Amino acid sequence: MYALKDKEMIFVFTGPHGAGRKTVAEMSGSTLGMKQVISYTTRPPKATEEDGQDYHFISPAQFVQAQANDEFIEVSTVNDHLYGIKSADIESMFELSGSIYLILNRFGAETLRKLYGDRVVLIFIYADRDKLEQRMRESGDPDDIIAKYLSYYEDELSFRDECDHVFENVDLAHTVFDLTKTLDLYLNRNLVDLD
Ligand SMILES: Nc1nc2c(ncn2[C@@H]2O[C@H](COP(=O)(O)OP(=O)(O)O)[C@@H](O)[C@H]2O)c(=O)[nH]1
Ligand SMILES: Nc1ncnc2c1ncn2[C@@H]1O[C@H](COP(=O)(O)OP(=O)(O)O)[C@@H](O)[C@H]1O
Repeated sequence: MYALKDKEMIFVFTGPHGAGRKTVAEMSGSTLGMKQVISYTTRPPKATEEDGQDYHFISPAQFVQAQANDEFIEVSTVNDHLYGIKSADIESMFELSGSIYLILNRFGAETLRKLYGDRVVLIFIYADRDKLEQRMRESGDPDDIIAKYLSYYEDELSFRDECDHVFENVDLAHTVFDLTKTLDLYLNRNLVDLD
């Protein structure tokens, strides 16, 4: 396991699928110069996804081999596919930035909290069930996948009270504005007062 240095912080975005975790994390993360740690998965890429950008797409055999080599800090199964984060990637992202972020389901969020305690900031992003369903339909997810994701909705939502910050993502610009302000409080960027 990577040992955190001095002021290094890990931000974990969690919440129900389709809530906009990835969208808001990327917008606030890039504004604040944070780096994302990309997970490995055995899930096949969607048409719009790129290897190394959205996920590292690997075969089940490659995943099992990496697991046997003890490369993952955390592994989770979602819809029969494996997902995991490599400790070496956490280390290499910290070489580029003092703060990193990940987008994980509640099990990954719980594991990182256990491993790194209060150096992990849990950020819960959600929207109501109807909005999620509508967003998933608009992004072209098939009916059976939408039904599966919605079946996890209540379980993911119950994790909200264990998170440090909660954002209902209705209006994207407002969410990103509020989120960026919140993250900035953790980053000690020593800004000069420009007023
Ligand atoms: N615990 C854990 N969860 C992950 C990891 N990588 C991705 N996830 C989450 O697991 C779920 C994967 O579902 P998927 O159908 O691939 O959704 P997508 O990533 O939003 O397209 C999402 O909620 C991800 O945020 C990981 O390495 N560990
Ligand atoms: N506030 C919002 N209003 C409308 N659509 C949104 C909003 N935030 C995100 N979306 C859209 O919802 C879909 C799911 O967002 P995504 O960031 O992939 O969710 P998650 O990572 O939580 O699964 C995407 O098509 C995204 O463009």
